[in-house]
Amino acid sequence: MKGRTNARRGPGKRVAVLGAGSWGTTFAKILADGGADVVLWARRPELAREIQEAKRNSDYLPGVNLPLGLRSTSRLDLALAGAEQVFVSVPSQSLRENLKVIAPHLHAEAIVVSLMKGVEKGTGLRMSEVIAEVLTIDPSQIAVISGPNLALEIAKEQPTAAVVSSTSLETAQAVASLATNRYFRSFVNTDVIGTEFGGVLKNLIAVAIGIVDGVGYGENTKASIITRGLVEMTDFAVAYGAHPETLSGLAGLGDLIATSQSPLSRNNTAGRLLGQGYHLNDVVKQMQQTTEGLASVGPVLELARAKGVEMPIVEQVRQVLAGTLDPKDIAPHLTTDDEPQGERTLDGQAQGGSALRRALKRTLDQLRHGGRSAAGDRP
Ligand SMILES: NC(=O)C1=CN([C@@H]2O[C@H](COP(=O)(O)OP(=O)(O)OC[C@H]3O[C@@H](n4cnc5c(N)ncnc54)[C@H](O)[C@@H]3O)[C@@H](O)[C@H]2O)C=CC1
Ligand SMILES: O=C(CO)COP(=O)(O)O
Repeated sequence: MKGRTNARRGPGKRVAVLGAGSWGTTFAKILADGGADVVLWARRPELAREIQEAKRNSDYLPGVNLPLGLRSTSRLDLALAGAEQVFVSVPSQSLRENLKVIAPHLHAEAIVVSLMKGVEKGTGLRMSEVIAEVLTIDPSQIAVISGPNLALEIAKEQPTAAVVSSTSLETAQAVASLATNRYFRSFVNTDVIGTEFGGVLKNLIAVAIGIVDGVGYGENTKASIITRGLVEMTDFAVAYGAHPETLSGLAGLGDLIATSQSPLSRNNTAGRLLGQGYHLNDVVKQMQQTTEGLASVGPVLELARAKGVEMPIVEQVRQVLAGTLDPKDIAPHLTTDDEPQGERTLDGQAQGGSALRRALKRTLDQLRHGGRSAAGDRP
């Protein structure tokens, strides 16, 4: 299904959003409020009917009025007919099976955009990689969107930014121009690896923050875990080819702050319940919505091991989930470490040793690029 990207811009462009959970529905609203002609696919016919007729999704977005022009259907073929951009927002572990059903209805030149923040269990693939593998489309037809994007806040039209990433800047810009309105601003970059991994990894740190919150620890513990967590995120993503700047942008630090602070975050909430002593099985039962971090811990640690990246916080999250670590013992470092460690990332992997040296290099790069980082979030 190879084809050129369609970079035509402007209002009225026909797009589809697949998955009518909290993020899919919110994103459909973002696009419709930006002027696109949006059809939202819901698995359940009764949900599609509620969105189509009452302009409400009361299960996922209580109290939110959806745009009058937003249409919804439970028929994939109708949702995809004529769609030039297709935004996918289903649980990461269900993406592959969903794509197989989507494929026959997809326009050959359609741009496919992942809104998801997980990696596939078993393969360790990022969502854009699963899309490329199953749909066999050109990477220039694939984009991902990430950032500090708690759905309910955006559905209430609170001003927010995100980053659209594609190996093709033209594609990223075409998507960003549709995913922009008075309360939502999309920036662009071409660092798909960093943008996607930022979204995956911050979920794991948000679970850790939730755990210490549930235990009753205060701001020092949380700030230490956020800061050291960002080092783990950066080391990991850079080892897989990401630009470090991306991890200090919206898709990294930005999303980490939002998700770690907010009770709206499902990852943070799941962590808090674990910290309060609930068993993982009960937490999973209680979470009505997708909690990607719980499924990503295993594959992320496998990927980290493959590159020799140390992730002490993520490792401790795994142990708490497995019931082998008491939540009150979780810390911004492995408590089994005897020797004092330097506050630095892995030499060579994070392009240049210490955190200070990287910060200096970043500042110099920004000066060289006229105040803007080459790989950072661009409007
Ligand atoms: N909710 C949020 O604030 C944000 C979520 N995301 C990401 O968006 C993705 C989707 O998350 P949400 O919309 O929040 O989840 P959700 O749990 O609210 O909704 C998931 C939707 O996918 C549908 N679905 C389709 N196939 C499915 C299957 N085989 N199994 C289960 N559900 C299936 C469900 O019916 C449901 O409508 C996740 O990767 C999440 O990390 C990203 C940014 C913000
Ligand atoms: O990705 C998100 C905010 O950017 C949503 O986080 P949760 O999946 O933890 O709710």
